[in-house]
Amino acid sequence: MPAQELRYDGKVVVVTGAGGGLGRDYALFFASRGASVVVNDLGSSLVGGGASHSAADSLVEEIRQKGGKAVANYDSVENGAAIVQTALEAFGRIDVLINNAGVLRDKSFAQMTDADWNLVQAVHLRGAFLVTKAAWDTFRRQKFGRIIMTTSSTGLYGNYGQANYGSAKLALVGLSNTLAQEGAKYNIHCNAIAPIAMSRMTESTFPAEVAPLLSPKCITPLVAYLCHDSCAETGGAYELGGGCVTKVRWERGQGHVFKADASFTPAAVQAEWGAITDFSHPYYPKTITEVNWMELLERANAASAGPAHQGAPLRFDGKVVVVTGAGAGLGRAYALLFARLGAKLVLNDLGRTETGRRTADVVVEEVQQLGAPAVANYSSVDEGDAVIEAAIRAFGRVDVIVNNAGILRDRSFARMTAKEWDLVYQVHLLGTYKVTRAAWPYFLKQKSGRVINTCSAVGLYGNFGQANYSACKAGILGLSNVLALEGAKHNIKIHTIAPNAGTSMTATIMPPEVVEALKPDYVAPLVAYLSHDACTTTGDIFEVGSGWVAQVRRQRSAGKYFDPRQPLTPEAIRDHWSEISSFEGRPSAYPRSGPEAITAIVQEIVQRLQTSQKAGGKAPAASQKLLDVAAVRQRAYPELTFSYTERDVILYALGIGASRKDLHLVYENDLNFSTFPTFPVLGSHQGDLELGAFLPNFRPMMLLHGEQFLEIHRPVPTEAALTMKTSIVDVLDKKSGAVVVARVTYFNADKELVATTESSLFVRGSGGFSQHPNFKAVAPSTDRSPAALASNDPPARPADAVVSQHVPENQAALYRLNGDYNPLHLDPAMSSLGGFKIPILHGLCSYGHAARHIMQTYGGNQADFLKDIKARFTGHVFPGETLETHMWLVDNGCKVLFQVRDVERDSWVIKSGAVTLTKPATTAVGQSKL
Ligand SMILES: CCCCCCC[C@@H](O)CC(=O)SCCNC(=O)CCNC(=O)[C@H](O)C(C)(C)COP(=O)(O)OP(=O)(O)OC[C@H]1O[C@@H](n2cnc3c(N)ncnc32)[C@H](O)[C@@H]1OP(=O)(O)O
Repeated sequence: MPAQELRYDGKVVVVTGAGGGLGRDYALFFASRGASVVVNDLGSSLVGGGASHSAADSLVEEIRQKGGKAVANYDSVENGAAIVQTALEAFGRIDVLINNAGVLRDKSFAQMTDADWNLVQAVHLRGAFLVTKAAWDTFRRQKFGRIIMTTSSTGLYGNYGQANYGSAKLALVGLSNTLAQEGAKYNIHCNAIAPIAMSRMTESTFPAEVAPLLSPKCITPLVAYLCHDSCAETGGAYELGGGCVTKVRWERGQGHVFKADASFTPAAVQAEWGAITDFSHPYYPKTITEVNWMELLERANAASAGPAHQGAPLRFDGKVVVVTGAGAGLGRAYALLFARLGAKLVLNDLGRTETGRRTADVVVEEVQQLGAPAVANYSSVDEGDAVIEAAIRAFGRVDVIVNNAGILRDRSFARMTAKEWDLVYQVHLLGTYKVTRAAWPYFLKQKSGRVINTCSAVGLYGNFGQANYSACKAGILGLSNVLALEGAKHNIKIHTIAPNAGTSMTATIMPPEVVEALKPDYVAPLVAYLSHDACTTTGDIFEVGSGWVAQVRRQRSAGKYFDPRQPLTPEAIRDHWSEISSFEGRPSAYPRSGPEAITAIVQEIVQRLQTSQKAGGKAPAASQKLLDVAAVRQRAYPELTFSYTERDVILYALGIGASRKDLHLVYENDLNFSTFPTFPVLGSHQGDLELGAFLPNFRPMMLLHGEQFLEIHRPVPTEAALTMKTSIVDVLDKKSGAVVVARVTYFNADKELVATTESSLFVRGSGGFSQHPNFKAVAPSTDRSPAALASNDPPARPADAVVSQHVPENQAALYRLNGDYNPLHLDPAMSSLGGFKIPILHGLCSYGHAARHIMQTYGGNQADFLKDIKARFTGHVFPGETLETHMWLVDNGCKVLFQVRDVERDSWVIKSGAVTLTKPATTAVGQSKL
């Protein structure tokens, strides 16, 4: 045993969701270092259905066989007490709790159902609360406890389609912050990790060459170190994966202090926007106590209103604003300000005054006295539909929502009841979700919407006695992060504020003079500005109060990059701790979304690997999957029918750059209307080659079209139902990738051969399979068309003819409608995972462009002029670039050799191109532009 090895002898570790992925690795690791482990796994599928005990049982068996101690538990985390009970019964104690269990119900917010929301919240957030709560007393009694909360980049920064998950995941960070503060004096530490790992949840997302490096084994060492007695870290949040370990924290600008009087208006906020969002003198708050509100108020009283503040008021005429919790405090201040600025108001509150009047009615009256139309709504915010319905009934629309309703049920975590937890969740987090979800379809329809969500400094930094509130407030921010991304393209903007104001809610915890000083009126101008069309940003968070407004953002340290090809250990984490947790000396990152956050780390990992390989390092290990090439060549694929109509023929022509001037390709009534000869290549999108079934490390985003050969045996009809026969001719190991060659033959109704295609698919990251010790070497297939194999080097002379054509930005979006819906060509998140800065053009789209250039130069646009065509894709093309086809007529006019250049990046994107003509062409010389 190395002298300094971190051990866990005598410790009892509970891992929830330990049946696979990360949880499994944690369990195996802790058991291997002496701990007794409770392997909790419900056995449900990723989306939460079904149950089988086998995952937990077989892991327990594996641990025992290796000499470790483990027991299984099959309870849902929603039954947290039973999980902890298993530890106490089996081993008499619990020392470490790793909250890892999770489910996904990814949906766009527009499609998200309450069931999707509730399930994800119940498992991730309420589940973690319940298990932690059950362990807390034991931790306190024994004055030792280590807790890990599993957050995610989606929680920290947001991600499309994950409003439920992002919100629950950030709520766990809020909870972690409070538990770290409450646990400090009992030696209970709580930290949050955002892992980037290959797991059931993520395996479809990462590029193949990186995938083997994103092993849980790169996550476990940090978790192990954070859970060790010797580690003092608590209240931290880490992003890590593939050997990279970084820390995140809040960064706040100095902000701006406004004059605390009527000159503090939304227009004044607009005028000082630069100062509010300036981070040049940042501060790094850790607790809520680090702002001196009274001093700020003194500064606000002493400040002067600049001339820029006198600008025209920002009005809300015709806009319908919904304010929840509008019966008093902040909500009332917002209502009065919006009323003065011309809005129509829906004022929601379920409270009553001491005399029994509805508080919403009282404020509605006040607002009406200011001349603004207003209606009251008394629904609880967890009936969000009713709140929004009130707006639609009264005014026919909704433009702005200010989610402000809130309650407190403060209690130390030791004494907090599930009821107190649930109540705070219901009003703050569920209420914010329900009201926003109900308004979302209206926002989408009218292509505009503004949401102001209310977080709190407690949600950002945690606070003693507010585990429920800090979690839910952080969860609201997590929801905002996702909605800001999803709403952006629909002109729906979401901001979050962390206000400090003296209200009836805070009156219980603040001295009266402070409550008086922190007027809600000093928060309202920010809210109104963020709700106005003049505010063009989205997804930001601001601390506000006492006339002071400052933006807050999440900062990620440069972190430490360990070599992911070497085993990472907790000892290495310990030994590099200062580097991991330090923000000094190296540039930090400020990701604005989860995909951006992950991509930056993955790209850095890839870059470092490439650099180390150039310097003679070892390449990442190839997959150990054994590939039987002979068997793959024998694979039987079903016969398919490739049916198409004239409409498909026209769409294809438009997809490869034909215009209205090419009537013979785009107009079915043209006398010469014909199918462009390369059209049959589309048939290959009909079937599924099931590459994942036999290729090692197959990841769809890493597949690139390598080569395309097509032979035309008889004219291609303008509409037909062709029978397609598919086979795999060869699989070649190119080390950096595998090349799969697929052949498709097309037959007409008379069983005559119409066309043959041979497509080479270059699958990056799947190479190296021939190194497998049991690989059976096979000679390259002899069953290839010679024209498909020819290397087609052009003569040394300059090209005989050159045609260039600009490819419009929308070309890939149009081309995909021909049947290749690969997201690599449209979805920025996917293409970035494939390693491209923006989505790339389909190889077959460039191919079609080149074929058109050749046809029009040498073929006189006669459909029967092309016998066969072959091309190799040597570089990617971004839509919006210019393709330049260089052509050489050879073989006495019977063949055109060609290459295609990407003009903007001056690179050859197609090489080895050749077209065999059915009859000799005469030399055409010159340059033309389409
Ligand atoms: C059934 C049909 C279904 C069709 C589905 C199609 C799905 C589509 O949605 C996908 C697309 O359209 S992707 C867009 C078009 N394609 C591209 O952009 C790829 C561009 N090419 C590249 O990036 C590199 O050349 C690259 C990455 C391909 C190779 O680069 P490197 O790894 O640097 O390779 P290199 O070192 O140059 O060569 C290594 C060995 O590989 C062979 N090779 C190179 N390029 C090839 C290519 N394009 N096709 C086939 N083989 C290729 C080399 O000859 C070399 O082999 P050997 O070692 O035997 O000499």
